[in-house]
Amino acid sequence: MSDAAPPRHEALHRTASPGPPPSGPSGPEPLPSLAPLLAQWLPRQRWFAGKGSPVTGFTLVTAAEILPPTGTAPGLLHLLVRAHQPAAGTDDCYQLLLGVQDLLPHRLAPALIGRPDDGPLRGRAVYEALADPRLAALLLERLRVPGRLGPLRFGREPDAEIPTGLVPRPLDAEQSNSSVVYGDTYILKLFRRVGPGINPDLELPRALARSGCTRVPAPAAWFEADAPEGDEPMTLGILQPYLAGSADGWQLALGALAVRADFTASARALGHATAEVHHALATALPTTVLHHERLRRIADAMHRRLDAAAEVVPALRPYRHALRAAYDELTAHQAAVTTRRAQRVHGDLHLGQALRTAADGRWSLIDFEGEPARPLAERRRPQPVEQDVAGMLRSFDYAAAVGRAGGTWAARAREAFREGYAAGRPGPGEDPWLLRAHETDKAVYEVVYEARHRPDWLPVPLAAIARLAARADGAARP
Ligand SMILES: Nc1ncnc2c1ncn2[C@@H]1O[C@H](COP(=O)(O)OP(=O)(O)O)[C@@H](O)[C@H]1O
Ligand SMILES: O=P(O)(O)O[C@H]1O[C@H](CO)[C@@H](O[C@H]2O[C@H](CO)[C@@H](O)[C@H](O)[C@H]2O)[C@H](O)[C@H]1O
Repeated sequence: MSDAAPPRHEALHRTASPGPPPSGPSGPEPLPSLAPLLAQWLPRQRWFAGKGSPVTGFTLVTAAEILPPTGTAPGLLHLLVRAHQPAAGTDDCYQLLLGVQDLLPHRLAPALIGRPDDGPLRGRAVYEALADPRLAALLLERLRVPGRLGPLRFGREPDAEIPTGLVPRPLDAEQSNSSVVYGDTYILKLFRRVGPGINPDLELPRALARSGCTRVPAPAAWFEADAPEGDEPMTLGILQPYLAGSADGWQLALGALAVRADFTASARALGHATAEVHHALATALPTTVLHHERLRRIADAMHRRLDAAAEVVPALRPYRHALRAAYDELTAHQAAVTTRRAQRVHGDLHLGQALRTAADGRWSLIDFEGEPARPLAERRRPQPVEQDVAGMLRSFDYAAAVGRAGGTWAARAREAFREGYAAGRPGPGEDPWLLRAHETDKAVYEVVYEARHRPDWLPVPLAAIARLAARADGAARP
């Protein structure tokens, strides 16, 4: 496969470089024949971040075609498109991988996006390429070869062994992105909403792997796109070893709850693994002093997130005043807190982000993207480690609530996790003020997350909010 191969599909010829400025439905439209189909299809995708406001138009950002080596079959169309949602004030950029065929085999029918009414693809079936094993295999083949393809750049670790012929299988999971498993050997994660700057899900695992930390699957290959207007490249996909036979911490905790089995040993081991990852991150990447000004900014941001959340979920409003105390305590106790350092953290740590392999019972952490709703610059900033510890502690509370276990189970699991963490990273231990502020901040985030995605689950974080607020009312101690 040659580098910088020109796209073959006529639909792409005009628009292979950064597109024109955003346009509405009546403005210039680089993919006129596809746009109406995409406007219907995109909002139905689990990974589409702009649900609730209509897509009025698209601008093509980049286009490329990954061709088969023989050139006899159609290639995989790779598009980055900006979806205009004026009602939401957003123009987010999405990664699309499309196949085009005249006659779509029956097994690919669920992947159909539609058949354009006009234009160069008129009457042809346009479909989600990841569902087509031939096209998914083409993507893996392309990842094996470092180099350029138009606006795309492919990179790989020189020592990584990526065999040919691995059979692809799209992952059938509720995901913020899309993943394909290749022969139970590798998993390729394709980011859907993308922007300029390296994604921490590539940056951190790569730094960890290079520092010798084995708690995180090491990226073997990746690809990115040039961003328009001199911005940093956009990370598009990461290939990493697939931990076959593993189960995530959420499944394991609920499984243990269902049969009333002990989970403290697992929670302790998970705490230890988290501490190891934190230690490796602090060694591999820069840390900063958690000085007074930084602490004030952290507290201010928490106040702002609380205000924004209370706008979205009115049930939060009665607790707002009491919750603020947790954030104010941070600055009130700054003399103690500012002896700490901030470092790179996972950023969205919960039980679902921890995988335990059946063979050796070892925990690994995955998905270092951080909370996708936060701006990339913020996700890449050093933070107190208490952010991650708080995330996992909240997760034990969730598991207890969903598994109908009551507070004692959660308290024991939380305690065990903290013991394991302390054993894995000897030192001053977690700061109680930071921990409480971060736990409150996380519960506020979860209230909004559940209100938007799983309203039936809203009582879970709301119960935590009520408890955290009562603690703040009752005493100034965390
Ligand atoms: N290295 C891996 N080995 C095995 N399974 C994995 C691996 N990475 C991810 N998974 C599975 O894929 C799911 C989605 O991965 P994740 O990185 O969390 O994607 P997203 O950010 O889209 O939610 C995980 O919940 C896990 O079940
Ligand atoms: O999809 P992501 O892994 O990026 O995370 C989002 O979805 C999570 C739910 O899948 C959500 O986590 C919340 O629910 C979990 C149980 O399903 C629980 O273990 C977590 O503690 C709780 O925060 C996460 O917040 C959200 O960012």
